[in-house]
Amino acid sequence: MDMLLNPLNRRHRLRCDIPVMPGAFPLVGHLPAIVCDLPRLLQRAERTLGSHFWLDFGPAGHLMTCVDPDAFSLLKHKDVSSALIEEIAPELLGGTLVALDGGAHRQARDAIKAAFLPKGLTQAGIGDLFAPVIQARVQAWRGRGEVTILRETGDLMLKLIFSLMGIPAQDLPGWHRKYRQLLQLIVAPPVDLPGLPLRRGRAARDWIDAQLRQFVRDARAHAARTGLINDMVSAFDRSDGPLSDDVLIANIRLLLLAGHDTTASTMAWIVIELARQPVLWDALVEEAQRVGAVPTRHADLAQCPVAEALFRETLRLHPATTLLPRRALQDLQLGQRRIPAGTHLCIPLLHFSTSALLHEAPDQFRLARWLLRTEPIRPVDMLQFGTGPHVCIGYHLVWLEMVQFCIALALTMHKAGVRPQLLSDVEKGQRYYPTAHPSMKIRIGFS
Ligand code: HEM
Repeated sequence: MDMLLNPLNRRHRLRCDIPVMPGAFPLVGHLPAIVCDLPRLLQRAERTLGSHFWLDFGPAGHLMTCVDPDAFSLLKHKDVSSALIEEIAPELLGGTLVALDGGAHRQARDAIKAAFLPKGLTQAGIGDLFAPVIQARVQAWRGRGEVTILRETGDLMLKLIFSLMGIPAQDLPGWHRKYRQLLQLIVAPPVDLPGLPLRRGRAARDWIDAQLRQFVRDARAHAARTGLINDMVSAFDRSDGPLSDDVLIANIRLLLLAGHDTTASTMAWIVIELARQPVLWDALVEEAQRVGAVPTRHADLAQCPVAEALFRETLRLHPATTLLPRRALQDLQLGQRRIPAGTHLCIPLLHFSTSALLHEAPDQFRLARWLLRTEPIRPVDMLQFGTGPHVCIGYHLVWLEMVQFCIALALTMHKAGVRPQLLSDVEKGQRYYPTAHPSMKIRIGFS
């Protein structure tokens, strides 16, 4: 099937001397191809237009996209702003640190980040909290013999992120419902009428914020709530200068959002890769048997190099965050081009993650890339988490939960004498934006 581009839009145009990719539709621009076929769209644009081109993101307007690896370092550039993210998704991301710059960003981030570093995660006992939840879920998969994988990993990740927040188990169904309604804000048309996604999404956001506000009050009153919220509240309260509770609430909500779809997608891809490459499964089972139990502390992760390599290589080939929007605050030099101040930029992480300029045999799944390396992980090796001031806060948490998951899966299934089997066509139904994920329909058997 050819790409979802508008055959009536073939004219080659320039904006600020940079070519515009043909094929945009009215209102939605290139979004259909960005959502369904981003790798091919980027390749075609590079082949036909060169390293710099405009893509049309429909309601979010045109973003100048650069596939030259130099564009990655824009994420560290002092004259590049993240405020565009708030303009693209005001209802969901307004006031959160992902959309802040400079001092305001640093202050909000400093108040959160310690809880997500290995020490903070270990002190809060996050590994011990997660291990039984993950084990119970893979045990249930074993019992059922067959699962729709993305639905399952989505559910599991929601449970983990809620337990991280200290949300009591009996409240989970209500949260689940509100969270799904909140997600409608990502695609809601700007029409605020009863029953429509925007009205429902806003109501869900207000409900979630009210609950989070209560958690914050409880934490301040030293109520016996576990989870990271206590640590975050006390770090916020200790921070220099005024940080309002609204900022705190918006950022706790951000954690719910940022830590869910991305990890669910990565976990689903790990299972798919294990199912379609028996040698990977064999290597993982061997490691799981050697370690014998699901690790719970960061210090233990070094015992699981195969699981770690599996997580890194899966994310390299299937990065969950594919594109990052930014705005140039000053004129910038990018490769051979001068980019005027005010330009909206798109940094295509997906392209770099699978670029031959950065990786040998980039399309091949190779655990050896990670197992045989002697040097430490560099920013470019974890570019799927961004870089610079906004680099993902959840990196160590993801690493921990993915390794825990791999080991739990291998131990449980091997004990039962079964292995994952792919029951669907992986190539169909993949999505690349706003978060990338495999098809919702992919089924995995355990036999
Ligand atoms: C595989 C899983 C994940 C991937 C691929 C991922 C990717 C990213 C990327 C690319 C960014 C940079 C955004 C930018 O520069 O505009 C980011 C930021 C962020 N991530 Fe993650 N993420 C993942 C999981 C998580 C988890 C589990 C959490 C927390 C529970 C989390 C929390 C955040 C936060 C709070 C930010 C904003 C940081 C800031 O703006 O300073 N992420 N993530």
